[in-house]
Amino acid sequence: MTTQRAVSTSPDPAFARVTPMMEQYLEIKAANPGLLLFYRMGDFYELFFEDAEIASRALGITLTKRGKHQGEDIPMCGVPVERSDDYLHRLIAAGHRVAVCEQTEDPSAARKRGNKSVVRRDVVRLVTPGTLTEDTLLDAHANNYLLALARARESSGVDRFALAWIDISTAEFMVTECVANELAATLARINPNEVIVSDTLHGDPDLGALLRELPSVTPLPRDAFDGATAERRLCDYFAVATMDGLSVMSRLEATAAAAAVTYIDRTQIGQRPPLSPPSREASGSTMAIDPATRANLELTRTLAGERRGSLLDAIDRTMTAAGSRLLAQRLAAPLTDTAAITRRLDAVAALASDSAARDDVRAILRTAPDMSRALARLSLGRGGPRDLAGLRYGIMAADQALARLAELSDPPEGIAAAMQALRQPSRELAHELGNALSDNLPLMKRDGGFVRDGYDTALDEARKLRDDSRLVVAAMQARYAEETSVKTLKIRHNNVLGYFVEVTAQHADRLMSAPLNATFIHRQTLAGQVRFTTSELGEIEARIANAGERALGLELDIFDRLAAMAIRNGDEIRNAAHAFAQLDVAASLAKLAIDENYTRPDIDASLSFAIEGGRHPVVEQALKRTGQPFIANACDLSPPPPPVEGSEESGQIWLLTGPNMAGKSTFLRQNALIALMAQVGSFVPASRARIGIIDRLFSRVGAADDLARGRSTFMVEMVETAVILNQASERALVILDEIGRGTATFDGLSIAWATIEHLHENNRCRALFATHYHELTALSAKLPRLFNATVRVKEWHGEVVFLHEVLPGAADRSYGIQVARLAGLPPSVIARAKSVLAKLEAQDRGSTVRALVDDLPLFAVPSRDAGESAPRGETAPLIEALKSLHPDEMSPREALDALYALKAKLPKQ
Ligand SMILES: Nc1ncnc2c1ncn2[C@@H]1O[C@H](COP(=O)(O)OP(=O)(O)OP(=O)(O)O)[C@@H](O)[C@H]1O
Repeated sequence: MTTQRAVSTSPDPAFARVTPMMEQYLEIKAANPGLLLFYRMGDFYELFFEDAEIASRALGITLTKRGKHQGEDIPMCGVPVERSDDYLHRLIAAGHRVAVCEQTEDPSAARKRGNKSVVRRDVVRLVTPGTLTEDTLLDAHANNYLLALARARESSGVDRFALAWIDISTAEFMVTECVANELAATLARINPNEVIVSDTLHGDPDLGALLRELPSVTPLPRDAFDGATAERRLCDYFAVATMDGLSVMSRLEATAAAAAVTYIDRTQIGQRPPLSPPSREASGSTMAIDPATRANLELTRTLAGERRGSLLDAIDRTMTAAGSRLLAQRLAAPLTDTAAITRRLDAVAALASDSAARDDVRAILRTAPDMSRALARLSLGRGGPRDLAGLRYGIMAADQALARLAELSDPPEGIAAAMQALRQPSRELAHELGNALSDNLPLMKRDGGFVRDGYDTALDEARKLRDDSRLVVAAMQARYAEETSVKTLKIRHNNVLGYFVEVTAQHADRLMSAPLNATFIHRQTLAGQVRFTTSELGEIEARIANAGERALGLELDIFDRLAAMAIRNGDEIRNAAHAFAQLDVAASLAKLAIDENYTRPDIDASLSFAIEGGRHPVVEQALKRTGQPFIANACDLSPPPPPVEGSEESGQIWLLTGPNMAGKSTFLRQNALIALMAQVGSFVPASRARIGIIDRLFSRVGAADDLARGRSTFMVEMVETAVILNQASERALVILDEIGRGTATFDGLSIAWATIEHLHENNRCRALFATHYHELTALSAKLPRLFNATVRVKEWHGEVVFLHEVLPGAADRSYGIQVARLAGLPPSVIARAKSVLAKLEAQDRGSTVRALVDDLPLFAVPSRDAGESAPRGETAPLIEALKSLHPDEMSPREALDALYALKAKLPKQ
């Protein structure tokens, strides 16, 4: 059986023979290409044909058959509706998208239309990785972003990209623009769960490699990315006449934003989750960090993919899921604006210096539920009673937090703004929810019982009737037991029989013979029991069912009214939820600063980088757990004072040599992490830190093979180094660990050599460079801003002792053989290695190096622009004219005119 045949909608004669239900299935399936169809049948969602095969493999559930289609068995598998969230979660995690198709009428209504009629069904929702809202499907500690990517080809041939990203579970909506070489870093920062692109972009070979790296990419037909209708679609979503009052966006950003809301419309089938208006992130407002650097520095995951051991894990002391999400967001996007960083640091400082306030605020935060996600579920009709209660407890927590924060004598701006937001949500809403909701709440509203007794008279009456009838059943059981003299007679209930009388088999005869058989009507005989009904029981049953249904109906009405009240107050609730998250992050970073003895960094617009007593935040904590100290080290990459004669003021490069295992990598990473934490607005693991804003962080640290992309270790290393050398500006911080080690010694040494020269002369950025090529230390003689540093070790009785101290100077040897011995290499191999080393050292490699340094082509280092030739005089007007064109803003007619004008400018041959 092939899918093609299964889902074909072509007028196949065999279709005439398919059952009406199959016909309906095939039609719905064909309307939802690329999605697995969850087709509701009673208490199950069934999957058929290839969907069933995929799902049974992915979920490990049994594949069965159901009837035949065109002469072949139809494969089928099903998941119970009650547990469908779990199955959905696993399918989404495995990269599938699912269309959920429900019965939209009661089976009895279908029967009325005729025996062969099929129950009406419709797809009510598409479940995709980027559009989840259920708690069970979401990671509480991470945002779940859907991202739309749009591209514009500039007349200069340079591609510009717009990104719009939305978390519908929290209503966040952001847009930004970037150029092609910033795209990978921007995507890595946002870390979307699903990316949507136009068909054209999806098939574009230039983007192929990048898109393959992303967890889930969904191509959409062109219309979703149509720039001409973008504004209208956004206005329609936000129900406004123009977007001008809501948000300022470029045309390209609006295109991406419109694609995102169009996709949400399509997946939520008419349910529109409320979204904040798109907020524009100015390009350059965050520190650019490319995917390789993020991975190398293990910011949110270790290289092995674990959260444990990452920087986020080491610094996250938040009390709430929303706080933890915000911290992860901030860590992914350190700021470049000194004023904004200072605002964050002020809030941390206030809570760091007042331990009582910090502890109290954290205790209050512990009780604050995830209001934004609860609100999103309510808005989409997927909320339950506990979501309503969550809003109530959230507002109550806001009151407590406000009372506590009011005691701060002079709250900094960040905390004052959070307090302002906490005042916003309606207290009346909280009061109403408190009155309405019971103390013990069911998960689902359809279970009923969540409205407090005494809240609604009509509901109380319906419940009384239902409960009284239950008492009547209890009394009836006692009466029947007496009348039949069967003491063990019970009245029970199940979904098939409803209420029934049950006696053990030995008493059954009595009920089945006169006179009792006039009252007791036999219904069922089981192995040990026999079941009966009575007309009296039938009447009571109808009464109970009616009263129960009425009570539930009333409760659901109350639920809808309360949910509507909450949704009307949505913006205020979301603002308060965000304020909680901000307070949580500030209090968490304050606690971290105190617990781990961090200091407030000085951030300014200079090119300084002066760290005293710096430590690695993750390694330090790991060592602490085993009772070992971390050795603090200073690092100063600030421009050398006074500026070297004739050179502009630029940062320094430290060349770090030292034995294996001495702590070079740790030192390199700790300085990158200190800079990053400082710009996130956190205190840092150092005794002093002064950092001039870093606009871009690069690190190339121990790359691994990337065989999936067909690149060897050395190739990966060179690609990453190329990116750095081509893109690092004076404001960048570059960390390079053992460049060139993956190839022959002299090739590697030469590449490392030329790389340092290029960094020093062309990039002129602050940099740390660790190497085992001790020959490179000679470069400091000619490169004035290159500084040699080494990690100290001691030799003691032939053993090497690692002191982990970074000092000025150069290492004389690598102690590689000693480390190899520690690692357990056989003694014979160690002895042989020693003798080979002695011979090699006898041939003085140093002489070659000295010759090279004397011949240092300092001023011959090719400049970055050397390869580009200026436009020839006669074509210059043509290029100028091309540059001034803006195809996005032209009508077809104008474009054609422009083309003629260009042709006319072409020099005559
Ligand atoms: N400052 C320090 N204080 C205490 N222990 C440290 C310090 N720096 C590093 N270490 C310990 O030394 C180990 C080795 O450090 P690291 O990997 O940085 O060495 P390396 O010089 O880069 O080694 P190699 O050249 O072999 O890659 C770390 O795992 C850590 O446990």
